[in-house]
Amino acid sequence: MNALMRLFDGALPQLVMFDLDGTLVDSVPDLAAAVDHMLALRGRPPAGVERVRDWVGNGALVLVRRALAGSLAHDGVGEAEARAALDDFFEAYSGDHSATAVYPGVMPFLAWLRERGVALAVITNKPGQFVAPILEEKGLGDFDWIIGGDTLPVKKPDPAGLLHVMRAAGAAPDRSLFIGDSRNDVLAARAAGVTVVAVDYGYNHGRPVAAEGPDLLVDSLAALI
Ligand SMILES: O=C(O)COP(=O)(O)O
Ligand SMILES: [Mg+2]
Repeated sequence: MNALMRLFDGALPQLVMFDLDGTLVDSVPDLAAAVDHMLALRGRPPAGVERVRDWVGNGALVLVRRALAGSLAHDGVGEAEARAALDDFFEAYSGDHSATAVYPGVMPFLAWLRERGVALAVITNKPGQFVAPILEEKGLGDFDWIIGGDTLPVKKPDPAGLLHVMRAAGAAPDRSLFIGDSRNDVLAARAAGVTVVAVDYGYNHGRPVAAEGPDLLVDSLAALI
């Protein structure tokens, strides 16, 4: 029996829901390029990949606010300034996802689940307009549900996206799995009452995701099968 089925008493889950950034794809190089473009338009120095990595995970507006503040804390950034910066960020980010890479282990894991008829969803805080194009460009295949950061009125750590998909799939919490890379993913899964696996290679604001208490931590999705 593999690690995935061990989480479900030897059975297959009915529904597997995935985070996107830091879990399925390493998107930070393109996100950082768009952030740095937005900063350059304001005569500001680049933030760079390492800092942007720690700022991803709460959606694009918070990412841009953190970049303007130069820190995780962004209370001092004004609303109008942030909205204008978000427009510039969106324009830069829409054009190019060429540096975004699928993590090793993702393709075989998705293929394995699809062969067995497991329902699949992506639930990300990334704005919805970018999600389907990136899934398609990177050859990640069809997902039964895609929830972006602006699809519903709330985003992760709120469990609404997970609950919405579970209802649509007719999947009970004890037959559903969420896989993510950050605190928001673990919190959303816990609030939805579903098992949560964390990947240790993603983004968690500079902290090890193991500290967030997932049910299982893996270094590749291939380790689950
Ligand atoms: O855009 C973000 O904040 C990242 O989103 P995700 O990790 O929920 O995919
Ligand atoms: Mg993530």
